[in-house]
Amino acid sequence: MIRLEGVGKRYGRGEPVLVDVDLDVPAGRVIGVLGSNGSGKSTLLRILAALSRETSGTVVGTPRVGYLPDRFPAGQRMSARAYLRHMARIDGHVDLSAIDPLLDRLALVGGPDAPLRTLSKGNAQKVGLAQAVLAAPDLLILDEPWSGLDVEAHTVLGELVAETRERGASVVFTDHRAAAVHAHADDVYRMDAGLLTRVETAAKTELATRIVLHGPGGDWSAEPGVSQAVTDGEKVVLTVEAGHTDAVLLRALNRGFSVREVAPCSP
Ligand SMILES: Nc1ncnc2c1ncn2[C@@H]1O[C@H](COP(=O)(O)OP(=O)(O)OP(=O)(O)O)[C@@H](O)[C@H]1O
Repeated sequence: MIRLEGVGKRYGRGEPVLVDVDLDVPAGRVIGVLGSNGSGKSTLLRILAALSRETSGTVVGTPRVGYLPDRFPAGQRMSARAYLRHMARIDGHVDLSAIDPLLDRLALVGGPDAPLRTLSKGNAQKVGLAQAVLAAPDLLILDEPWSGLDVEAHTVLGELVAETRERGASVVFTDHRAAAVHAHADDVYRMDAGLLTRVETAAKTELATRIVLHGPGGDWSAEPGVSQAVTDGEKVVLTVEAGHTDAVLLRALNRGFSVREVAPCSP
């Protein structure tokens, strides 16, 4: 999909912000990048989105990108719907009839007619998220997407990430909370003062999820990411490997199950 090889970045004559970064983003994979403020995460994402140019090293691949910046610029007078239609026409790939249902799903306060400049930070971010996913990009890049969103939108965001992976596209997102990154990412990296290192997946296997479903039963043991499945009539209890929770929940909901419980557990 896209690969960074020995990428370095400095702004002007300043100190290096990225140092010799190697990152492979395969198709159908969700990559989470942890790191503290100022460590270089947003710079890394802007280079992946081709919005900033590396100072050294190589970027291989030019996927079609959907990008949610850390601060969505929402000063405009136009409505959320008008903005998204405008951006969709520029992009050329967007099904315009998908705009209102997505804003509805994200529970945009004020609805599609809300002028952008009246929106709160979280609601503006929902519009930015909608813009990023509407074009069904090959690579969805999300800068701190969970921050500022309400709990209901957190669930929808998790579903959107899972849906993106399910259709074979990739996601790269940042967050400063380890639990959030481990819960949603297949591969976890840490950015520290411009150095990107892979976080061992051993830590990840400690974070399985127990999901209790109610619905039409069936055999869940062969589902991707499901390490254990116990069916008792209409009750199904799953142990799901970290990084697969959203995809399994999405499949369950699509198959008519209701979700009764989601909790961390040992694998
Ligand atoms: N356009 C720019 N010009 C000059 N310096 C910049 C620019 N953008 C970022 N920097 C600097 O690069 C460093 C890394 O910034 P970056 O935004 O990539 O970090 P971050 O990890 O995303 O931080 P945060 O979590 O606070 O958003 C910071 O020291 C920042 O001041």
